[in-house]
Amino acid sequence: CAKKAKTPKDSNNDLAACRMLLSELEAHQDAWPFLSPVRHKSVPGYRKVIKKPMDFSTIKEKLTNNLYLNLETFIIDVNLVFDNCQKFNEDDSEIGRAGHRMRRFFDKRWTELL
Ligand SMILES: Cn1cc(C(=O)NCCN2CCCC2)ccc1=O
Repeated sequence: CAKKAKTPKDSNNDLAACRMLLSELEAHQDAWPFLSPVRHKSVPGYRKVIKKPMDFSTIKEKLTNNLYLNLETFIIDVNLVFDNCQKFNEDDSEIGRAGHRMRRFFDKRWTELL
């Protein structure tokens, strides 16, 4: 089908949707490992293994500084948080399980937006 033209209004709606989604992620009980950047000084190996660190506070900063063009670029960064988590943590670990639960929650919420 023909692509719907993106109007400035659409991108404003995208921005509001990103802010809504992010605040829901931050409020989730399993968000605690992802709220701020991983302190690589206290997490051995993190800086070597994870090439592109990302966390919810960094995403919030980028949102505030208008660095997300649209919902898609925002979703890419959110998925980076969860992909990093899966790469560094065992599935059967506190943080690993929190990551899977948060990803499931996020996937459900943004698809409800479509
Ligand atoms: C996403 N992720 C997070 C950590 C971590 O240790 N986060 C700090 C958690 N603390 C709990 C109370 C204050 C902060 C380690 C590896 C990892 O992949």
